[in-house]
Amino acid sequence: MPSLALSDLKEKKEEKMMKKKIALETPESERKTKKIKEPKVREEEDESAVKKSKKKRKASELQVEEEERSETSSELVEPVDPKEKKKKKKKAKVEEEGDGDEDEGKSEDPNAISRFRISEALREKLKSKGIEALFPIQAMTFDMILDGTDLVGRARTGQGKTLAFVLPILESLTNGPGKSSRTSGYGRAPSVLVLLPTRELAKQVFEDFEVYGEAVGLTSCCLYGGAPYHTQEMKLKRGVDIVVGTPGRVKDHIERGNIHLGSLTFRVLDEADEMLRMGFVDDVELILGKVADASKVQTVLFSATLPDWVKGIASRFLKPSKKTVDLVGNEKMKASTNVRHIVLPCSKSARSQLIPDIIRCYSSGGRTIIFTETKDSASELAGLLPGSRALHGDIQQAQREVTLNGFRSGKFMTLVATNVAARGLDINDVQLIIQCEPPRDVEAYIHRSGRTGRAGNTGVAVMLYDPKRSSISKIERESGVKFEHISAPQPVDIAKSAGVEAAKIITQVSDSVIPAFKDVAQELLETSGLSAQDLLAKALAKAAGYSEIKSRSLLTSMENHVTLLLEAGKPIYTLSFVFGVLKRFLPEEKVQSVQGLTLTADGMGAVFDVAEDDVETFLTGIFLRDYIVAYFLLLPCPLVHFVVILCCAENAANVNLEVLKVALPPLQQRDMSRGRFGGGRGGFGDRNGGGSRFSGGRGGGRGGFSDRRNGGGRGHYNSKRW
Ligand SMILES: Nc1ncnc2c1ncn2[C@@H]1O[C@H](COP(=O)(O)OP(=O)(O)OP(=O)(O)O)[C@@H](O)[C@H]1O
Repeated sequence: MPSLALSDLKEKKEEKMMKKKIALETPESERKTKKIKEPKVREEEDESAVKKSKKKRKASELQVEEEERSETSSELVEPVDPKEKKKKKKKAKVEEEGDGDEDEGKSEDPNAISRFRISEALREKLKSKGIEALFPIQAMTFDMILDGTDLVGRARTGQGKTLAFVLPILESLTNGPGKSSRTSGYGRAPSVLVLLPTRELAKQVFEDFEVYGEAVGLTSCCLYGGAPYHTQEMKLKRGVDIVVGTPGRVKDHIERGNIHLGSLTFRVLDEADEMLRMGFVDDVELILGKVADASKVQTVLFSATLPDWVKGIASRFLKPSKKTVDLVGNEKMKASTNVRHIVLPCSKSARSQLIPDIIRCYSSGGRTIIFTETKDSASELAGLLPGSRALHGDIQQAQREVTLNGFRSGKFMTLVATNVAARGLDINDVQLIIQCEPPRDVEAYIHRSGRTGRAGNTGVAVMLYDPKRSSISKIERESGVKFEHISAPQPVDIAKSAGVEAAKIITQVSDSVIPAFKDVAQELLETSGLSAQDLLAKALAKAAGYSEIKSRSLLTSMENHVTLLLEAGKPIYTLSFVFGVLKRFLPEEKVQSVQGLTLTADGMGAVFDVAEDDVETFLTGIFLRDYIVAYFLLLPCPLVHFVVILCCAENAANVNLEVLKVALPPLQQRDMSRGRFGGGRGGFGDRNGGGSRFSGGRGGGRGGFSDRRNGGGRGHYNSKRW
């Protein structure tokens, strides 16, 4: 669990620069057999890459078949008919050869855009955006959607689900089955309705429809709350082909009579689970129910997470003949496989000091999104982190847009957001995600961490947790992520790297400054009592912005705190036992001051933080207190005195206290769902009942650690939170 050395970070950064987008998602099962550790470099379109690509597609098809087997309802999934596919490929190849503008390597890519029924205009647009081949979810669903099938699509975050519906819908309306039912002319009613859970996401998807729709002569508009009605009304009045929006505002326009959905050809529910979780189910049902004849409308639903309850609801909106393409399926790992998933212990009070160092170590100079649980904490944290801005539901829509545009364009590099930014947002060069505490459901973890590592790029997701209060085991279990445990980056390591940078800067300073500073330098050397090297070190520190270096504990990441490990020479079952031991040796106020007391996973010890100034008191107290008490009380009786010394020595021998400097041992996890510690040995009950710190709170059962926020099943949109 080491904190990352900064030289490693540099190498990693350079390595990262070398990596390009991979063309295809690699299913976990395949990676295991092929031992592919790094994402594939896209340019590598040599023969072996083509073979890999074919294999990948096959693996994806297999997953669809697997899904089919596991379905019990009519929600059947049909694998792509290989013969049919071959025919189409052949046809595409002929067309492509006719074009003569493809090089040989690209023409062999089974997912090359030329192999799909994508019109020239769209192809050109895709190429201008650097898209030469479809991603697996796009390749697997393209024909189904174009040919009129209702579809549920699922792929991990950042795998291109948006274009998976944008492209076939545009093709259908211009060259496919949707063309005949499309209305035209001034004031035409929309043919496509796309619903999304958040305003920012609606705008983003709208922009894709606008860019690609323009290439084939289709117009779009975006309906979302917080923006003036008038502009949206004008657009609807003129007539549009595609409407993208959030359920609330779309419903408002329906009620105002601005929009008629009777002649829809397509309905899309993007991030469907979130929309329904947010409590929009009635609005969604009302909106979807506005079509004149549901049997003539094609409905598609996409998300990276599809909890079972969503699948149930989906069958109300989609035809019984619908198909499901699930590229996650039964795979254990549900979150992005391009992301390094890290957890780091940190108390709430240490967050704002720790986060800048995490950014320095893990952002590779790119953008960072920090997620908080509430709007207040997003604003508060943004206020504490220089160069960051907040984004949440209490901020005026116009300001939300300014903030997001500023972040996208690189005006500032750190965004502190609530879950409004968790879903779907696709922002270039987001290298790092920091979650200030474990989110309340696994879906939130998957989507938040998925804001990085998109389209084949890699990224890092760091989740902070307070070992005393929060649990990561539920998220680990449900997401399939095997978290990498690290300790907080140590200020001294960060200072060393800053020193290297400062040294570089100093060597670049012109020699012309030397005469002006030489005399003072000489005087300093003679009077300071320090060597030239030490003096220069101080000067470098100052140049790097340091006047002191604080220590940081491994357990709670608090500055000027140190982590201690206590072992009693026998298994420790409860925190109260540890407090009991400490109370025997130390004054009450010192015992009260310990932070983050947590048992180790092997059950043989406990770790806790104490103020740096108290370390000596703790280390010596273990032996001295009993001895001193005995000395004064029992002075008149030398024999008893001798026996007590022996006892003290025995205590000191059994209770061992040591300072942890490098790494934490594995710790027992608080399992919120079970209301107790769990861990290496199957979990030990904690009789302290969840009091925030030891304060005589023994005696069990003060509600344990059950997570009240999780208590309400699925939960609903809570405007107070984000
Ligand atoms: N075929 C492709 N080739 C290269 N890049 C692509 C391709 N398809 C999509 N992309 C890019 O991949 C990125 C992620 O796409 P998108 O936002 O649709 O992902 P997603 O699967 O919807 O993710 P999320 O689940 O987080 O919403 C976008 O920047 C998009 O432009």
